[in-house]
Amino acid sequence: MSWLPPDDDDPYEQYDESLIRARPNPKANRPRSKQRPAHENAVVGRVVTVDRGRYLCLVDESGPDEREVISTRARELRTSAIVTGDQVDLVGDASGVEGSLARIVRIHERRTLLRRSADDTDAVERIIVANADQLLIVVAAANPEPRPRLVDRYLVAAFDAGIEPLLVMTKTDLADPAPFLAQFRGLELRVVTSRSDAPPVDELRAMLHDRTTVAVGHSGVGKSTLVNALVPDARRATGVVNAVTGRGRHTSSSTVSLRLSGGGWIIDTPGVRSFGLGHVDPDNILRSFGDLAEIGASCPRGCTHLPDAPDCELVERAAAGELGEFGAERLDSLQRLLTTLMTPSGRTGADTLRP
Ligand SMILES: Nc1nc2c(ncn2[C@@H]2O[C@H](COP(=O)(O)OP(=O)(O)OP(=O)(O)O)[C@@H](O)[C@H]2O)c(=O)[nH]1
Ligand SMILES: [Zn+2]
Repeated sequence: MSWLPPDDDDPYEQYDESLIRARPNPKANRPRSKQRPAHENAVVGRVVTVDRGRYLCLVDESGPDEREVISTRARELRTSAIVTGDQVDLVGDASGVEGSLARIVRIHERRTLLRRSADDTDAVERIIVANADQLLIVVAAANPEPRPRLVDRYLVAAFDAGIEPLLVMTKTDLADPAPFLAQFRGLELRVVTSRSDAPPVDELRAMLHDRTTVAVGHSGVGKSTLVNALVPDARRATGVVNAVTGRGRHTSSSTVSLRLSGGGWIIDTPGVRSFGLGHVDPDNILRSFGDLAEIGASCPRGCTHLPDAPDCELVERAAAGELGEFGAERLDSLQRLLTTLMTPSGRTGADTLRP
């Protein structure tokens, strides 16, 4: 396969990094250059897969000229993360014919950004997926045993990303999901139960219809089983990765986009091995605990909500048994996350989510 050399008369090539400044809002971190070439003939694509500096983009999605276009990125974007789910402007050969190579010259403003850090000690964020609408959190009723604090972490990540969480509990043939799920009753959290001999395909398809959903889950929870039930031709769909790598596997790719037949996307994250929250603003942790956030809002200013916090509404109400059946556990989970993320010595990363 021949990659096109950079365009010598491309005005972009003359730009250097000093012309690019980061925007202060981290949720919209698209770099801006002061002078931007118009690239009027650019076409818009959705980044479907990223692999070693090559981007597979879907152009004219669902239109008459829909095509997969392999792209590189313009030089001035070399320090910007371009991730699965990004909407990008493409120039160069965007025909999608074999051997062609387009070039990404712009990243559109992102609606949402799912991020992680390597672990809780690491404030450096890595973007996993852009523009997702939903986070599909997969946990098993048993084997492996569900851990409420892992779910809390996923919920913090979803809140931080600005995307809606959706909890799917698999393997309900092995254990009753009700006791575990009861802990999350106080949250505005949609919950679906599943078992592989009767997967809730219709219910989930309706929730996923026309939306972009990122699936996350600890290894062995049955995420692949579920995704395969939703996208029966998933095997074929992952073939798009092979088109980029030219190899028969996608080990280096951390995300895979799968298309739902009725419209919508599932983005699987098999390569995401950890889900550190080191980049998350501790103030956002309480906000992700929807059942506790309102009460915590009437705490004294600067309240840490930790067991020794003076006049903490949450601590006092929990002690008085006023936070409901699972109030103490919920507060404990909140406090553990706050402790891990706020105190440098507590940032051991031991609680890091490793799907
Ligand atoms: N009993 C039972 N077993 C299930 C169910 N769903 C999946 N399994 C089994 O659980 C095991 C793990 O399922 P996978 O779908 O591979 O799990 P995964 O989450 O994709 O795991 P990784 O591939 O490691 O990421 C397999 O042996 C499945 O057959 C279920 O609802 N009930
Ligand atoms: Zn408090």
